[in-house]
Amino acid sequence: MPKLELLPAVDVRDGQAVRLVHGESGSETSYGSPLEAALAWQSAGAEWLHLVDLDAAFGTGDNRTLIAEVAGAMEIKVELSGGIRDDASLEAALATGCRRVNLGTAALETPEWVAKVIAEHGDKIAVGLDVRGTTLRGRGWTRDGGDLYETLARLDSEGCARYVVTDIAKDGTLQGPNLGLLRDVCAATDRPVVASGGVSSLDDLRAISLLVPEGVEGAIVGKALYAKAFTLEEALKAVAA
Ligand SMILES: O=C(O)c1ccccc1NCC(=O)[C@H](O)[C@H](O)COP(=O)(O)O
Repeated sequence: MPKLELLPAVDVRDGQAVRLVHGESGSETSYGSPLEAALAWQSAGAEWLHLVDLDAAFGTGDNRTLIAEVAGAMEIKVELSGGIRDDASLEAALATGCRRVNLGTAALETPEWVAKVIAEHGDKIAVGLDVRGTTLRGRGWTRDGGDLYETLARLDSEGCARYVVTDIAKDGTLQGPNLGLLRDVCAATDRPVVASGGVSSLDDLRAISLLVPEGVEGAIVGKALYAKAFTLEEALKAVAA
């Protein structure tokens, strides 16, 4: 059985690595330099980095230069998220050398453009399905954007390669992942799913690992690493077992 991939997160707001609660603007705790955080996860053995431009996601500016600097300094694979909604922002994101980008709002608001870029870029495009219940949220998770399963069916039919699934109610709370949601999404698609939000312990990671046969490919870990609930080395060991 393939092992669960781990993607430590570096979310950037106003030039700083931060953690949010429920993805809400204004709930930030700052953790200093995004580059230092990313290099620390790389040195600890990460194979992936989940890098988010929160200002671009919220529409409060962007950290494009810094994001490009961080992505450029990585020898590991980078998944880039936040505010990628048109040709210019997609081009800038791909130019960082990232392995893939994560589209959110665009999948809800400009589906034709998303279908076009999926056709052009294949598995360099993932779609973030960020939900409250089964309602998708866009614009930095501030606006409703339709039904999860209808959107998933549409994206599947357009050839979307992979989904990053976040239960917003769990995100940044250290309350554990929504395993039921992950199971339901895996049952509704044959594409790989990356789990995001709420991981609090090594047992949470072991529980997500048990969903690999159902289609979960990876897990993003943010707050738990910054809060030192466990180290990345411990996490990598837990999912390797
Ligand atoms: O990814 C986005 O585009 C985004 C937009 C608005 C608010 C938050 C956003 N992402 C947050 C993340 O991807 C978190 O890093 C991730 O869910 C980790 O959560 P946790 O382990 O609970 O800290």
